[in-house]
Amino acid sequence: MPRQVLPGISSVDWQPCGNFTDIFLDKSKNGIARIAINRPSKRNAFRPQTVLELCTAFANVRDDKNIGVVLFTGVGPAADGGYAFCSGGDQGVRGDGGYMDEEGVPRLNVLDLQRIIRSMPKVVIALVAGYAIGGGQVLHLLCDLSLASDNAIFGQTGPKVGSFDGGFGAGYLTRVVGQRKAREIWFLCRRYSSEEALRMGLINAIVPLHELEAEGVKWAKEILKNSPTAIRCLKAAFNAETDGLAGIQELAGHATHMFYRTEESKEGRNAFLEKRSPDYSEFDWLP
Ligand SMILES: CC(C)(COP(=O)(O)OP(=O)(O)OC[C@H]1O[C@@H](n2cnc3c(N)ncnc32)[C@H](O)[C@@H]1OP(=O)(O)O)[C@@H](O)C(=O)NCCC(=O)NCCSC(=O)c1cc(O)c2ccccc2c1O
Repeated sequence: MPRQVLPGISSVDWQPCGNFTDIFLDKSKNGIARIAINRPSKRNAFRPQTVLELCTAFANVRDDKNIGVVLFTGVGPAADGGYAFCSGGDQGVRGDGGYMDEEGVPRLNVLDLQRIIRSMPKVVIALVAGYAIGGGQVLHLLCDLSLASDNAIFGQTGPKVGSFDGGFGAGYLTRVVGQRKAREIWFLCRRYSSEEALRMGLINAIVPLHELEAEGVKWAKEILKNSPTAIRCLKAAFNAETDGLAGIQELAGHATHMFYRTEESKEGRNAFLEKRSPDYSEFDWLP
């Protein structure tokens, strides 16, 4: 029996991977991975260990050529019946300079995680059941697509709890919902229903809670029918629009990756290794 992450029947034969304490990583044979924060009693708040494990799991999936789509979610319900995608940084381990790890080192390593999700050349779909609050709301925002259950609640608490995310959390949010709404979200720290989130473009669709994972799998299967190279270049192109040189670096990296596979590029490498001048005469200067 595959382990249960969200309520509802899963059509996927998930295989557990890795040895984690704070998260689950499961993979299917048909190109889909599932990564879930497993701290439901804390509304899936992340501590440094959680983020370290999430970075490891996302890097594992990024490097697995059989996986094209990742479903990112939070285990629920908790013992008290509550649901959360993620409630942000664990305030219980927040020290003076960040969130304290087991060695007492203060960290904000969720910023590393944000960049991995954003730059990995695979599609990441957030499945939001319950709260996506604070740093959890930012994580859902950075996923390529977001599906929310009808009980989902979104919001920021930073200015209430003495924090703020002035990187993607403010800048990219503004690109998605616009200046007025982004300022409202951060300045007032209100909570928003899934209907409101859909209206402001924060999510792609609302799904009944018990169908959330199945809908995520359906979207993943549709994506997996399409060209992996086209999708990786499109993701980098969408990022390049907002991420400046770092975004262009991603897109250019994919171009170089594709160029390496051509005879033209191989001629340059071979000529060097054979200690001769390269002969590019058979390659056209196309318009
Ligand atoms: C998420 C809630 C709205 C849920 O409310 P609800 O009433 O359903 O549940 P409880 O409040 O009773 O919570 C149940 C249980 O979980 C514990 N808990 C919930 N959230 C957290 C949390 N974030 N940290 C630690 N513990 C949490 C809660 O204490 C209860 O435990 P008991 O033992 O008492 O039963 C509501 O819980 C809520 O508002 N939570 C806090 C949300 C929050 O403020 N998050 C932090 C925002 S700041 C942040 O996330 C952040 C992180 C970063 O790493 C950054 C990095 C760089 C820049 C900025 C960053 C940043 O802003």
